[in-house]
Amino acid sequence: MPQHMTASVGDGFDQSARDAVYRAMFTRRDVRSHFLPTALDDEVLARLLLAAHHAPSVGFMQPWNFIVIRDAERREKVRDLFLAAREQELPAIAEERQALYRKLKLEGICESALNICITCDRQRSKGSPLGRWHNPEMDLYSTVCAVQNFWLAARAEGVGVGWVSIIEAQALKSLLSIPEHVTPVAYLCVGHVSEFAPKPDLEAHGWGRRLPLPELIMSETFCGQGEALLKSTVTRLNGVDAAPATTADQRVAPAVPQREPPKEASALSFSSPNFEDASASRASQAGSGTWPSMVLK
Ligand SMILES: Cc1cc2c(cc1C)N(C[C@H](O)[C@H](O)[C@H](O)COP(=O)(O)O)c1[nH]c(=O)[nH]c(=O)c1N2
Repeated sequence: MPQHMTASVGDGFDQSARDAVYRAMFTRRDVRSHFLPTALDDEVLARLLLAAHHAPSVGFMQPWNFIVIRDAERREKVRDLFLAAREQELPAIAEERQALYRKLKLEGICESALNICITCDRQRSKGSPLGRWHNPEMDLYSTVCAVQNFWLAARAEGVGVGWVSIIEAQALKSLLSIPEHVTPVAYLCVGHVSEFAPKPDLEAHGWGRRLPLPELIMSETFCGQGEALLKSTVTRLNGVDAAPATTADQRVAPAVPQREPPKEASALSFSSPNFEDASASRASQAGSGTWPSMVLK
């Protein structure tokens, strides 16, 4: 831990510190359009990288590396990879959404102050796969934890981050001379911004909206019913009218098992286009969460 950050004792942060943590989480945005042509101070970047480097990792493997990309020509080449990948991705998008897809701004590679590619060295703890013997992909998940630390720290510093995954990995690897056993996990556009939008870009443009959290909470087993009180509390914190626990549970919980039989259920099934129900629009009316703004008071 950097020296100026002392470890606090007791069972939690004080209220203002807690507020700050939640504020970073709830106001973090994926930034594509609002980058400023201002340089990013190395002091700030160093803090972000330190935050990333303090992420949890399987077996304390720390499989990450951080490739800092400043060169304009190289970034143009990455942008070309993005443009090519976007054309390849387009046919996989439902036809009625393709026009909207084309209009979306999905990267800020050249406009941001710099880019960072966060990679995962899959051989870093070769021979000692603590925590990875049964689940070898845990090193990739660890790297994603580093990405999230970086992203949240950036938000706290007023720095925008945009993740670009519409890039063919092998092409990116050759462009950045990444060895075969290293996986590029995240390509990030990083820099000062004119604003952090109140909502995700994809929500603002009608591409998607935040799913109602109570419908994602299960009890004991996948699709297990229950946790009425918890769901009602979540609903209340999110700014939707508080209802008696049982009513809230009846409103939201049955939607999951009725739509997908348990054997086929997966997290992805909830984002099906059929998921256009009353509770989703309730959540949408409530915006992307009222609780964060309560926290900010
Ligand atoms: C793994 C991964 C990969 C991508 C993203 C995110 C993550 C986690 N996101 C950003 C994504 O669209 C965004 O997080 C959601 O729309 C929610 O918005 P906020 O992040 O809350 O602003 C993203 N955005 C974008 O414009 N182009 C991209 O290629 C990607 N790729």
